[in-house]
Amino acid sequence: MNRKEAMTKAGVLIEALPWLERFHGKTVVVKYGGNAMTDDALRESFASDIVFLRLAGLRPVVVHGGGPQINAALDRFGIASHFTAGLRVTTPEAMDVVRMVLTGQVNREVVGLVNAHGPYAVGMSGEDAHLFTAEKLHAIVDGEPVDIGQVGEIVKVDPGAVQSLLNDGRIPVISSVARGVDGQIYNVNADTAAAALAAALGATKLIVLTDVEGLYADWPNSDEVIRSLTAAELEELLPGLSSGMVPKMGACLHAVSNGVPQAHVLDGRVPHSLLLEVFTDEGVGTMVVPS
Ligand SMILES: Nc1ncnc2c1ncn2[C@@H]1O[C@H](COP(=O)(O)OP(=O)(O)O)[C@@H](O)[C@H]1O
Ligand SMILES: CC(=O)N[C@@H](CCC(=O)OP(=O)(O)O)C(=O)O
Repeated sequence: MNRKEAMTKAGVLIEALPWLERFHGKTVVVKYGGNAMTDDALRESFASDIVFLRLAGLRPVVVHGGGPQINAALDRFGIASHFTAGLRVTTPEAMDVVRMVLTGQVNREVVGLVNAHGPYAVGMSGEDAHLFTAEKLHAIVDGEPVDIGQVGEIVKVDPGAVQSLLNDGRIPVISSVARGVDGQIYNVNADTAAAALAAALGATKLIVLTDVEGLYADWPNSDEVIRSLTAAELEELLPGLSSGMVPKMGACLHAVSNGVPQAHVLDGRVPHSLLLEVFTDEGVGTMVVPS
């Protein structure tokens, strides 16, 4: 290595020191979106970033989605996919597929990728140990409630099992299926589930990985990304947002309004964006902070 290269590398390493100091022992909830997990190399770099966070002394928790994977499975069963206000219209037969894909397929894949590095990941469904308790949620369209089937709103989080795993040095990997008090199971948007868990755990950060650079100021007309905004500013923008950004930004708002100091939306298509966000001075993507 020549002197210039050495200085650059040393600069990167030492820039991480204040962030290592600040986040040591802190819990970070990472939402891994289905759209950010379609490429093999990216899936592996995501898993190594999560293990990096753990070995750097943080307590990462993964909540994963799997929307595109559910769409593909429904398609194979000849069931059409419909979304209302960014949420899947979930019939009882679609719910069986959602549970099978999220808990039986995607969860196992994420656990396997992390565990290629060592005995860290333990997979859970939100149904396990009363982690997520949900009630039926109606979507709101033009101010009116619309029935979207077995879609749930989390009304209670019991993070005990997740805390036990963290205290044991494990990396909990969680699917967003919830148990209802009425004996049903519910399909919960994974961004919403991650935010509820971040608040319940008293997490230091919620990080949402997706397939865009962050929140675009004027989507789809411009690719200018909003770097940082307060909860109050986000509350004003929320009614004008569309598709998947509705639950995503709603989740960030919920997190920062319930004790999480920072929520971030990052581009999961950029390798190691998670490390850049946590360990560099500039950060990346969109950051939401309390007002
Ligand atoms: N203002 C906006 N800024 C960025 N993306 C937006 C915006 N409004 C809508 N979108 C759409 O939301 C999508 C992200 O949501 P979603 O597909 O649910 O992602 P994920 O699977 O990662 O949860 C983007 O790919 C984009 O098409
Ligand atoms: C109610 C609802 O919409 N649930 C989502 C759960 C998965 C998810 O959120 O996946 P992404 O993060 O990949 O979008 C769904 O059925 O697609």
